[in-house]
Amino acid sequence: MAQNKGQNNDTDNSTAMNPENEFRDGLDDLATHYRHILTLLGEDAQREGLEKTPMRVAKAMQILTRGYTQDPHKVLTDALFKEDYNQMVIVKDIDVFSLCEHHLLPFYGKCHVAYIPNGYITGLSKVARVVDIFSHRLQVQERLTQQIKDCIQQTLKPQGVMVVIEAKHMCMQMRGVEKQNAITTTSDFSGVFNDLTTRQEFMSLLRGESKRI
Ligand SMILES: Nc1nc2c(ncn2[C@@H]2O[C@H](COP(=O)(O)OP(=O)(O)OP(=O)(O)O)[C@@H](O)[C@H]2O)c(=O)[nH]1
Ligand SMILES: [Zn+2]
Repeated sequence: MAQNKGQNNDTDNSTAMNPENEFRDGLDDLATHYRHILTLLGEDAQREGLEKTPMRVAKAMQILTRGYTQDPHKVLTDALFKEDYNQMVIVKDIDVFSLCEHHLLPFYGKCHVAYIPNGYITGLSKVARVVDIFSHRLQVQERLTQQIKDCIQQTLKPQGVMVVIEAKHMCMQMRGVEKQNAITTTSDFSGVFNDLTTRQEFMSLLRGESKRI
């Protein structure tokens, strides 16, 4: 992949997909590079246990970065429903798995999204799909939070959106500072969530005991 895809890049790159299967062009090249990496790490890339590893890793990395070929705006616009509901909609505890762009190690946790509609609602699963698309790109948690918020605000045009992500970063757990319990919380909001009372309503609903459902 020649282009820099680290920043906002919501273009639908589906033409880059290999029509034969679910993987993108460049898979064989990726596997070749991983074979080289195994050798550089001091392994015998030819030994039986590692023989298929380069291709497995290449496929895994294409899956973990599949968000580059998906259009989150389209996901939302495909399921817009006219509805006269003007209260808060919250989708909370959405699982997030992403890769930090500094170390290519996972960060993982929960994403909570709230919005107040403005004539239209979207399918609940679509909110989780938007989270999924942006998290399947190389990220920093702050940008991930902001991109989810911006996408929902620009596409659904609600009265406001708020996104909170709580995550653990494996680059802080497995290496480096080696802190196992540090949790990073990021948030971003727009529109009516500029009002402190609205944010407080969201935060108090987040703390609600949905575990009983
Ligand atoms: N703000 C932010 N920082 C992140 C995120 N993921 C990883 N990092 C941090 O990115 C920083 C990169 O710092 P560098 O000093 O360039 O890299 P490093 O020498 O590997 O840093 P250490 O992790 O402290 O060993 C580290 O402090 C990571 O904890 C993220 O999502 N947001
Ligand atoms: Zn990292």
